[in-house]
Amino acid sequence: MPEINVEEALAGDSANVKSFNNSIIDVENLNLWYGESHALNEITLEIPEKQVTAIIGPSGCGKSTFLRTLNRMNDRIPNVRIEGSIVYDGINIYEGDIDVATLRKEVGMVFQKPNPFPKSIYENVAYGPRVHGVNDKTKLNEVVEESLKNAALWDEVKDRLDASAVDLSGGQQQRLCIARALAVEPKVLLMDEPASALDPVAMSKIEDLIYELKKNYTVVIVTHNMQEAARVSDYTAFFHLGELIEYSKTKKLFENPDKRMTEEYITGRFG
Ligand SMILES: Nc1ncnc2c1ncn2[C@@H]1O[C@H](COP(=O)(O)OP(=O)(O)OP(=O)(O)O)[C@@H](O)[C@H]1O
Repeated sequence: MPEINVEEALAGDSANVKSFNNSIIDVENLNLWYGESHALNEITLEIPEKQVTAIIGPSGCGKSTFLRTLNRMNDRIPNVRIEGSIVYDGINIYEGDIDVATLRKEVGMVFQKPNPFPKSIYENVAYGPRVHGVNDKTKLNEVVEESLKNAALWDEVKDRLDASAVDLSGGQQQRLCIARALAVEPKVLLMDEPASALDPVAMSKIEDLIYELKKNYTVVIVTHNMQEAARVSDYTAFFHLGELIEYSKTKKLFENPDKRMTEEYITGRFG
């Protein structure tokens, strides 16, 4: 296995990413341990605003762990220790008194398996705004309609908003979960393999949707599927064994990677 040198991986080519004028999240020297196990090692990268950034890498390399650090979802896991900084909107989210509920409102998350509440379609989307104090019925109706439209689901459900969310197809449930995340007006959407549990048609709808979402939102997506990363993302970060090996424009990373390890991974020689 070639030796990993992150400095080298990120140096030397203009298509490699060092910093953005428009970064919305700046991660610096991030380390994460589960007990004694060092799962993320000195990760430094910037996430550009209103772009899609894909995180790829073999199973267990830390993709989901990294994604969860961006809105402090790892807080819920016992024995996690984090060092380094993640600056969102000018504030280090690991320092001082951060209101985690507000952070997660702005940096929302969509999981691999659609997880709608066992409630109506309407209630699923209205839930978040209600929690954040929106009670006016007209306003809630507007938010529900707008969010379902933005998640490309409105036309399929507008005549049955009172129907149970769990009776929707898997792909519709996932778009409902995206609508639910959008309803609280996030700036960033974290997506952990959002299409991997879906059939190819539903997957393609989610991919089209991600492309639309970046007009208004920043998207960070974890995926096992390299074709998907190549189709939907502007930038791609390749992780291996908890290290960031290469971070570039997606086209560059897939067509002309700097690191041999990246090339071996994207050509299917390991992983
Ligand atoms: N809650 C946890 N407690 C202890 N170790 C964990 C926990 N979650 C993940 N790990 C370990 O951290 C490492 C990174 O896991 P993570 O799930 O982030 O990888 P991944 O790249 O997302 O993997 P996959 O593609 O299989 O989902 C792995 O070694 C994993 O076993």
